[in-house]
Amino acid sequence: MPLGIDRSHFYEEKVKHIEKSNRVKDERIGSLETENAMLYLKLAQLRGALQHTRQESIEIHEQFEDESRFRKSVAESACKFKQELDNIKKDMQSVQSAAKEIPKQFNEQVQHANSVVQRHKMAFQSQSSSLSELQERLAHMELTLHDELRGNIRVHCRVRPLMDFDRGQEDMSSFGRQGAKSEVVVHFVDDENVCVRTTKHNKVFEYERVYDMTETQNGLFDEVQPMLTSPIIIGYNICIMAYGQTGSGKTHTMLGSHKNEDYNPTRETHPDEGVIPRAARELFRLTSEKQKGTHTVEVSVVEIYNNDIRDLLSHDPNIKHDINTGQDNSISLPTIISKQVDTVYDVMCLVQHGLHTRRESATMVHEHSSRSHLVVTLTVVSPAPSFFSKNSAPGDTTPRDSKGRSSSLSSSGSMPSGSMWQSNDISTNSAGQAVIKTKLQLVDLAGSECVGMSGVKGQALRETANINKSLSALADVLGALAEHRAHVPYRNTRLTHLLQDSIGGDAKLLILLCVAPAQRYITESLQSLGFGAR
Ligand SMILES: Nc1ncnc2c1ncn2[C@@H]1O[C@H](COP(=O)(O)OP(=O)(O)OP(=O)(O)O)[C@@H](O)[C@H]1O
Repeated sequence: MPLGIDRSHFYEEKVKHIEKSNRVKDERIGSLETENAMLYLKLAQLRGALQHTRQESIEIHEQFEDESRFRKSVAESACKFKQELDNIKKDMQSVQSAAKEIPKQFNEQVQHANSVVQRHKMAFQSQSSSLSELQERLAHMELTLHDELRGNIRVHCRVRPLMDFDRGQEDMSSFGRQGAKSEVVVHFVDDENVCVRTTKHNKVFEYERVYDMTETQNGLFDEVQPMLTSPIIIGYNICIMAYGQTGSGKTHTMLGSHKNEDYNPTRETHPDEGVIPRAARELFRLTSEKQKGTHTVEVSVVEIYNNDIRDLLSHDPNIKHDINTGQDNSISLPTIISKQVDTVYDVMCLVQHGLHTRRESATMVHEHSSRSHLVVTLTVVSPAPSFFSKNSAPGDTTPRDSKGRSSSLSSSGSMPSGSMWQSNDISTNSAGQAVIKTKLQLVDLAGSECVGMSGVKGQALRETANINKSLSALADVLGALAEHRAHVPYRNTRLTHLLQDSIGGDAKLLILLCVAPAQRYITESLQSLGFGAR
């Protein structure tokens, strides 16, 4: 710079420039300081963040360690479980193989148990069959003893109550009074004696049992039942018959009180029912105690009218039937209908059917007087004891001895002595097995009135004559049996012939004498009581 030139301006300019530059620098310094402060702030933030991250890292690390520990324990547990699972699998395999054995072992045990049961069953069966054989033998011995003491024919007497029709034409005021025709002259004395007392008569009759006027149907059957039960179990034929004059109570005793055509069988037991339904009930009770299917019962219903046998179950009852006598003296009616029955109701329906057909005709005595003998036969078909099968081949026609006993059986020595089957019908059933047929014959006889008293003529007279003839033949047969005569005139009438094997031989007969108590029947009552006393 030339001397003398004012340098102050220059310096001023320079100062200005420097000041400006300083200001710029200051500004720069300010901005840098701001920036620095910002950076400090940022740094502080970053330090904070770092601190936080470190903290998090520590926590994560701790979590990681926890997790690792947990995983380790889980792995250990898994390992333990796996081991247990393996053990369980092994156990299961052994259980499975044992389970496979169980049905086999169970079957073996069942088979063993079955064979034990079977053995016990057979032992029980043989014991019960020997027990029932023993019981039958005992019953047989008791019966034999009883028979030896009492014989095969028993007579019971029933005196019926005075009935309204006993009054006849009398005034109501004199009904039953002393001296009147309706006066009671037949008196119950005690259980075994009955007496007829009038001005002319004073006679006592003794029977095995006497029933008074108040005796119920039930009470009467209680007395009848024992002599039915034992014989039928052990195979004796039985006959129960009601005998007495017209209107004396035969039908009441045998069936119950009702007019025949009104007889209405019911499934219920009726207190009024008579011997036929009660005996049938007893028979079914006895057969139901036997092994199922071994015993069957058949029923037939016939009447003997004017000495002809009419099948009351047939569609044509007018056909006459012949009696067949077997080589063993067994009696059968091969052409009549015999129906298998299972209940008392079945029996009574068939009896009712028969009753509708039964001939009745009115007499002066009693408007429902039966003019024929009614015979209801219940046949029990049962297996023959083993000794029959061994000694008697099916269809065996070996002749029988005079007692109706098969000679092969009686000489073999294997049949129990005094056996009860000799008079029974031994035959073979459809399966070829030997069977025994035991008969229970229940008979409602026709009225035994005198011809003169009944005031009958013509056809009715013939009926009455036939009735009286057959009843007198019955008296002859019973007389011959009671006196053990060699010849018994069974064949004199169809009634006695038909009943031959259930009243003669070893068969058991019960006569129920029915007596009307009024004086007007005294002749008939004395005749009936005399019949029973024979
Ligand atoms: N013990 C009794 N108790 C009550 N009533 C009786 C008794 N016996 C008989 N009777 C009655 O007497 C009447 C005649 O009896 P039932 O018909 O039984 O005589 P029956 O002897 O059978 O006569 P028939 O020979 O004419 O047939 C009937 O009405 C019956 O109900």
